[in-house]
Amino acid sequence: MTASKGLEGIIAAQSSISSIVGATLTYRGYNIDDLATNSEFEEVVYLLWYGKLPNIDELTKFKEELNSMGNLPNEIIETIKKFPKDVNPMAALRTAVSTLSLYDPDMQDLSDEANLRKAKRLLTQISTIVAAFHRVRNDLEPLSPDPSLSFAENFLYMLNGEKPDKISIEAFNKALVLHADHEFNASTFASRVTVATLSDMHSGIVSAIGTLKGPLHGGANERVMAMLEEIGELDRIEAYLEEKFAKKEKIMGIGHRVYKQGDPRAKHLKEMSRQLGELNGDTKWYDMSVKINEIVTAKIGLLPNVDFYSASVYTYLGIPRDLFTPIFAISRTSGWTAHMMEQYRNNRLIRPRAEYTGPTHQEYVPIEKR
Ligand SMILES: CC(=O)SCCNC(=O)CCNC(=O)[C@H](O)C(C)(C)COP(=O)(O)OP(=O)(O)OC[C@H]1O[C@@H](n2cnc3c(N)ncnc32)[C@H](O)[C@@H]1OP(=O)(O)O
Ligand SMILES: O=C([O-])CC(=O)C(=O)O
Repeated sequence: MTASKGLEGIIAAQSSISSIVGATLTYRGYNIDDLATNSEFEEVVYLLWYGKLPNIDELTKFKEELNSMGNLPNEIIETIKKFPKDVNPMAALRTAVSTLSLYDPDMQDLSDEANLRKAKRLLTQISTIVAAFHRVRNDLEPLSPDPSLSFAENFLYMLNGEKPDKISIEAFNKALVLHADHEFNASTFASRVTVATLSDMHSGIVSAIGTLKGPLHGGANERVMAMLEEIGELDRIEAYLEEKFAKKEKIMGIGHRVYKQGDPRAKHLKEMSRQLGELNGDTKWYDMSVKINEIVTAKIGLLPNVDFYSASVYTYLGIPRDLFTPIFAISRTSGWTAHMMEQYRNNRLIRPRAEYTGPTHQEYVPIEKR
């Protein structure tokens, strides 16, 4: 038995949710470029969960249903109010979702119907939790979702306390679509491993949030912004990168385990960053990102991933840096739940083997003689 480090290249299971071929990403066979250009996030969630695009009636009903599910039990609001205000929002989200499971009426029911109800609640409640935590840490009262708003609008409304403008809604909606699913990425795989033991979906989401949080995965988007802020000015980029290359340190938001010809989501985020920068009257973060991208790609041949340009996009939307990964989690909850439902429907315990490299045939020495 020979191990593949990081399970690289291993096909771990079959899935009909999303696919990566070369630099093409599809959700249920639909190209991400078409979905990002044309779809509302709710349409994409429907696609991931039901396996087909909704018609107008189905989408209207689905949106009404989602809109009725985003309120949090009072106990969760009270729990969030007890969190230290300076805690990492991903840690707050992980803890809040774990607590949420204690109040979910379907928690122990693993039937397909109950799992779909939980998926709907989880998606909408996670959005409410992220916004609520942000308001509470700023001494503001958390807001409930407004049933007349779309998913993207609602998050921005619950975060800022005012209805967002059209451009922000469109940009945020597109970012949600682009982050919704991504085959067997680490957090999705973690959620599938969890429920493959026939544990519940909330436990799967807690595993996934903990996994997404790391800087080699979803946590990279916050690090990209930290890097841009640390560099500060366009003319300091070369010196900064020279030092990084010399120390052999990784540049966040660059490289990918699967995409070697480029991440198809990055071009959309790059264009969004350019447009939002121009609308804001300050393209500094976009210009810096492009320059870093060009120098790094020329030097080490690696291309930006989804996290690279999303950093400046979220900053232009006025979103604080430490909410970038929680926003990734909000969107990815649609994919995590789709994958967990797929796992339950055709389950087998996920239990690989290890290639043992430790000592063998050790002679046991009684403790008093060691
Ligand atoms: C949503 C997402 O999760 S997208 C990924 C988000 N993560 C990041 O942006 C973090 C930065 N990137 C990375 O760490 C990596 O590219 C990963 C983890 C994403 C995937 O990489 P892996 O397939 O594991 O490649 P690995 O880390 O083994 O790198 C292969 C080589 O490329 C180099 N490399 C990979 N990424 C980078 C980078 N961002 N900057 C500099 N060098 C890099 C490695 O140092 C390594 O070089 P070596 O062969 O000389 O040792
Ligand atoms: O697929 C991966 O390894 C990481 C990624 O891009 C994602 O989760 O969107």
